[in-house]
Amino acid sequence: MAYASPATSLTIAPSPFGLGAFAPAAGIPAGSLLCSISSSLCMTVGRSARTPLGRLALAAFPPGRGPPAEFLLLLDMALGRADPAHRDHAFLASLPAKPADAPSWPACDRRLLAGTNLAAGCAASSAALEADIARFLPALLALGSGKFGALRGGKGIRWARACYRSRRFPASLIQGEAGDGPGAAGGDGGDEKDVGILLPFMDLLNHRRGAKIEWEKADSDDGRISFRASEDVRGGEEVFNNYGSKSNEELLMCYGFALRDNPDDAYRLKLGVGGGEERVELGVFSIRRGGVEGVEQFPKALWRALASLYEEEEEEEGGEGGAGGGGEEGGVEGGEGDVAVGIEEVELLLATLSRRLEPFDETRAADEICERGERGETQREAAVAMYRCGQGEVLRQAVQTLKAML
Ligand SMILES: C[S@@+](CC[C@H](N)C(=O)[O-])C[C@H]1O[C@@H](n2cnc3c(N)ncnc32)[C@H](O)[C@@H]1O
Repeated sequence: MAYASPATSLTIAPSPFGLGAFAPAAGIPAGSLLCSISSSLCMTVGRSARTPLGRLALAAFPPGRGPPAEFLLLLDMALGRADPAHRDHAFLASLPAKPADAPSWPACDRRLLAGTNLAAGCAASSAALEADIARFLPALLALGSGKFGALRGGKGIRWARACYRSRRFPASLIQGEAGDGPGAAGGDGGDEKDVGILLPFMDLLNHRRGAKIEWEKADSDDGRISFRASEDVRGGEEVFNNYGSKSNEELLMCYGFALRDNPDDAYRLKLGVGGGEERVELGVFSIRRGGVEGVEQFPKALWRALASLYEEEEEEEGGEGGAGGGGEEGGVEGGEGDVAVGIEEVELLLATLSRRLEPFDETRAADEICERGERGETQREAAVAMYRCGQGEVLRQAVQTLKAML
């Protein structure tokens, strides 16, 4: 492997999850270096911004109105996959032609998500990318005088985004790519601190929740990024990465798979008041599984947002009592100050979450059968059922907790 120096001679071979990395027959003791790569061989936004296409993309639009940082990397990836002379062609050409993330699923599979938050997330993510393609690609093609023809139609950019989302690592693994102030990662718009980097070879490791592996940052501009095993791996076993504590919604969105009974599951509650043009969004709040150590089921920001509704009403009504004549108050402790929780907030949240639970209760029995894969379900059907079961479970637990608070 030209890219990395696998200190422990990992073997790349088919695994149940596409390709994966496997330990040598002698096994790998905890503390061993698994693999490392020179940061000069990674794909980053900064590097993509310095290619002829990147320079053109940045120069073609007025300051502040050019492509977001991530889009520069996607353009570079799409062009590099098509061009054998591109520095990263070997890596890009080795990536899956059909990435597994849910936004890339064909319409027949996307229909499995109907009515879920993930369906809305996929639609929003695809719409945002299509808007960037429509806004920036025609000008780049016109200015490139035929040099960037491989980008025509945007198919390569859609492929690049899917691969990027399922394989990116934090830019902070490389010095100078993140955390060095505005513009460090190149690009014109967008939130650069969220922009990732690609690590050829290192991205072949699949995910196991709780896998113990350490990522070591490059200690200089051209230093090496390394992965070190923090637990023993037996001979011939698959070596796993740990993609982080992600809910099934996040896993499906970026990687296209889900975990059964995922302890990191969450329900994304988009909360707003009023309708039509009057609607005011209060925010999106993550409701977590109950009973998981160290995890708050309801974030304090949610209680604060709910309380703000009643505070406004109280002010309008001239103060004391508030909506529903006031009520007893409990407290949600910890963090930056306790949040006083009133009966009104609990009742409102209970009514909202009970409504959100109904569709998951209706399909509960079918989802549980499908999740177990007992009827020959496809992997995607089973993964969506795991996601739906998790959404229902989180909501059911939340409803129980709220009822107990009344
Ligand atoms: C970073 S890549 C890992 C390498 C990939 N298996 C390949 O063949 O190129 C992430 C992708 O691997 C697959 N994958 C990784 N971990 C998985 C898991 N625990 N269950 C199912 N699929 C997994 C998913 O398709 C995911 O989008």
